[in-house]
Amino acid sequence: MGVQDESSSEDQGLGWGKSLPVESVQEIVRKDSRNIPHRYIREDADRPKDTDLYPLQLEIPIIDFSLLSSDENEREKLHQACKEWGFFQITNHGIAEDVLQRMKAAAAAFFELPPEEKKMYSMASNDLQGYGQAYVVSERQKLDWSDILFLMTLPIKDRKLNYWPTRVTDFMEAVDVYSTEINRVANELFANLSLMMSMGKETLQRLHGEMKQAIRLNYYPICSRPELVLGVSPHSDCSTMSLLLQDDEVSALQIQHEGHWVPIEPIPRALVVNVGDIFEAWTNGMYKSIEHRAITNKKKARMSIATFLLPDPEVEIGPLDEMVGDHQPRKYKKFKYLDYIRYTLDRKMEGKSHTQFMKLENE
Ligand SMILES: O=C(O)CCC(=O)C(=O)O
Ligand SMILES: [Fe+2]
Repeated sequence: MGVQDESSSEDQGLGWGKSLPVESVQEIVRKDSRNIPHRYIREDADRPKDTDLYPLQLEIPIIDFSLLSSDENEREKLHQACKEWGFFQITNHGIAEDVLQRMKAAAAAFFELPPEEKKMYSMASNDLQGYGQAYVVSERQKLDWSDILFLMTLPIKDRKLNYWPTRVTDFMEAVDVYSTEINRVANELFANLSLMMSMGKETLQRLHGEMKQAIRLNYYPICSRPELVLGVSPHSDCSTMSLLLQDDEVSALQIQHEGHWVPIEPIPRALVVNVGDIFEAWTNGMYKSIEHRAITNKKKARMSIATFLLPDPEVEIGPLDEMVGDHQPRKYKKFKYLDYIRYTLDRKMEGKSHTQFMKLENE
């Protein structure tokens, strides 16, 4: 681990955005498990309702990662999953069970720390990394029923170690090994998708410039009235691609599909992968980032671990030449990733409304 230069680590992330401080939901529940402050109670239309679920039981595609390098059909399935769903699960990704368990244990150990210790890692008023909440921009907006720890993990020079919980033995090693493995899996997915888009294997990876990786540990406490709140508001990810390690037992993640919410049932050890906004822009909308949300429940707290693959902030994003033609008019602008991330982080999450930034005026 390189010693960080204080001044440059101060600058990293500064200027990306910030979020207003809010009370920890875990603490609210610990003090009084029946208390649901007004700021968490959604307007009626936004509450999670069974009637908004897809009328049939649907399952997002499941990709056998181990077949991708040898099986054209599996690659085609991956391509179709990105086109039709924007979400899929991968099995046989080769990340050892021990690596997944270690990562989950490190996340759990962090949220189990006493409140005053967790507060040592609180987001600063001008930063996004650390313990707190994201996308809180006004005192009036509704809040998510969750606490998060957000950290830049790769490249190593982007880490702000003051937010890394040294109180949790093994935290850094667990995140290190897990992040390296996720990076391998993500690059393999990018390589296969590059091939499916008739481009050189390295193309999608190269388009990131110096690829960045961030991790978001989400902790959703139990809620005495889950029908009134949301664990995480509907949003799409402003990444190129995201990989999520979910709880093996608690079902909570839901995605938009054909105007309805489809629950994603956990498959033990599988990763849930989704297309991010930037991938949508690169492909001129052939792949779409999909709105998703998480609900809560009365019985069991849930954790999830999201990894975001991000381009270098200075990289220019826009539809790839291969994706634009006489029959495929350009739908997205050219923009600098930094401008997009700033725009996104300056507003509350509201479905895909922030993606308007990427679109050409007439779209
Ligand atoms: O907890 C989940 O299932 C979803 C988390 C998520 O969407 C995110 O962290 O961006
Ligand atoms: Fe997300």
